[in-house]
Amino acid sequence: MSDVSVKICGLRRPEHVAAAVEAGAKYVGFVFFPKSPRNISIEDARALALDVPPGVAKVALIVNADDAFLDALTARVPLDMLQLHGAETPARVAEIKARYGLPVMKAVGVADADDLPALEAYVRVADQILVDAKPPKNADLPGGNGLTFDWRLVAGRRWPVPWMLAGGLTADNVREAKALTGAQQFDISSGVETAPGEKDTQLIRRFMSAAQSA
Ligand SMILES: O=C(O)c1ccccc1NCC(=O)[C@H](O)[C@H](O)COP(=O)(O)O
Repeated sequence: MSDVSVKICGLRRPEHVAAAVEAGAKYVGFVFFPKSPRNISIEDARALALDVPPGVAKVALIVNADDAFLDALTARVPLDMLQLHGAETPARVAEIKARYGLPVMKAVGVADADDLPALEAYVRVADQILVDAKPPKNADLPGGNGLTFDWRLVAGRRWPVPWMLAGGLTADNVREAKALTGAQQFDISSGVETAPGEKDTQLIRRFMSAAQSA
């Protein structure tokens, strides 16, 4: 039995949710960001979420969302976690956690050592941290860019809350990522796609197998 947990993010079709669940993903992610090729409507996410079995966490990825959107989202989609992937402050993270009563995972972008202190404020308020590659300055998306960062920056790091490694992971590099960082949780989106927003069942299975044997 593997000690690794995987989140497959940016799912939009039932066959890809099923492939992720069948292959052993512990988290499935739905992206609510209109500019993203992975964007999904609240009603489509509801339909997918209703078919996810217990034991697999349904995660909504949101970017600087306001309460009106979050009220609508949480009223319709049965969620297990909110992933905050924008410029939410620690105070906003705490506010969202209190208002919706759901565990919150805060994504923090890392490009160099100067980005690491920001993590410390978030581990005090979030339930989990997603350590992701920082997007390039002119990127359209704050995440899901298929870019890695220098994993040595977080080698052997421990925080008081569980953390997930993200950014440019693939079936071919997850073993090295685990060996270098000691991460036990991995989040992937582009690496299981054939084109932006187009998930692929075989790539999902291949990544799950590589992560579980890493
Ligand atoms: O995936 C998106 O389109 C997206 C849009 C807005 C904010 C975040 C987004 N994605 C984040 C992720 O899917 C992952 O958590 C992470 O960034 C890793 O993505 P990838 O490098 O593509 O594996």
